[in-house]
Amino acid sequence: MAERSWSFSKAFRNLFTGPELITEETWDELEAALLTADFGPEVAESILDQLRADVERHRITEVKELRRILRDAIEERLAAYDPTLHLSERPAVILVVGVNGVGKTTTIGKFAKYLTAFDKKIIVGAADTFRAAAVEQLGTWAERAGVDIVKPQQQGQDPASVAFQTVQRAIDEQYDIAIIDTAGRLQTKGGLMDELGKVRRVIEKLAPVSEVLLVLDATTGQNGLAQAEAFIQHAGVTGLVLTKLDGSAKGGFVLSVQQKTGLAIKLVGQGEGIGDLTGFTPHVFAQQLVG
Ligand SMILES: Nc1nc2c(ncn2[C@@H]2O[C@H](COP(=O)(O)OP(=O)(O)OP(=O)(O)O)[C@@H](O)[C@H]2O)c(=O)[nH]1
Repeated sequence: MAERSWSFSKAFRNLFTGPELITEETWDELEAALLTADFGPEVAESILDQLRADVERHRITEVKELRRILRDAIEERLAAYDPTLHLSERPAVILVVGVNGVGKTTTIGKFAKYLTAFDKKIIVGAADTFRAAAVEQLGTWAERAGVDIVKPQQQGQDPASVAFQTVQRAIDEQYDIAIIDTAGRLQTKGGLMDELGKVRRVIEKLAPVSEVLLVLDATTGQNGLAQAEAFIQHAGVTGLVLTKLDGSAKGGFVLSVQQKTGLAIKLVGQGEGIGDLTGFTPHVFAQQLVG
């Protein structure tokens, strides 16, 4: 696989191409690199403590070995969260939430395409009804992915009614999965959370909600997480989607975001193309990260 811009091979180049034996300087460089990669101070410190103990216990002297145990330590931590998507209901209803511009609509397009490869019959619902452009954009993605869409009949239609119509049609026409796009911004946070609550209640008259996926932009790191706090507190989020990892040197955010929220990353976006979405596999990710 091509080297990613966030890979350790880049962020940690000095460390892994420097002297072969571990010195005090190695630890300083490792700490700086972990912080640069946005692991966050607590996670960075805890990884360093663990590695120092391992190095001592196993009498490790080579940087090469340190790299291996670093990779294992990161994989183990990433794997503490279950990335399985729960889509066994018929239809499985997925709500996609998050602030504007993080990549919600793009993610829905990619995700719909990804699911069609498993022979799933998919419908998407444009419940971000305040912006006509958002509805159009989802329409374009639905077309690209070759899936059906329910749009509002007029601009500003109640988002809950679009969500209801989407799920109703999914039931009537035996779709496997209904994915619903929601608004990222309203006048107030309270207003937005009330709206999401209503969308959810209305859907639940017809079918349970299988997943609420919160989309986060990896390039905004810890800052983006603060912006998404209200969703985590009030929207019943069941999993995270991290987008724009291709444009980010902050691969470490992946681990810190799981630890901070207690939520698993279930999907990862690594580009603007329709094929640039994958499930989250700790082993593969740790490998990409550390090299
Ligand atoms: N490089 C890169 N760009 C992405 C990725 N995902 C989304 N984008 C880009 O991010 C921008 C915003 O994406 P949208 O899908 O419109 O975001 P949104 O959250 O739906 O935004 P609103 O419709 O305004 O609520 C677009 O230019 C996308 O092409 C990704 O994984 N990598």
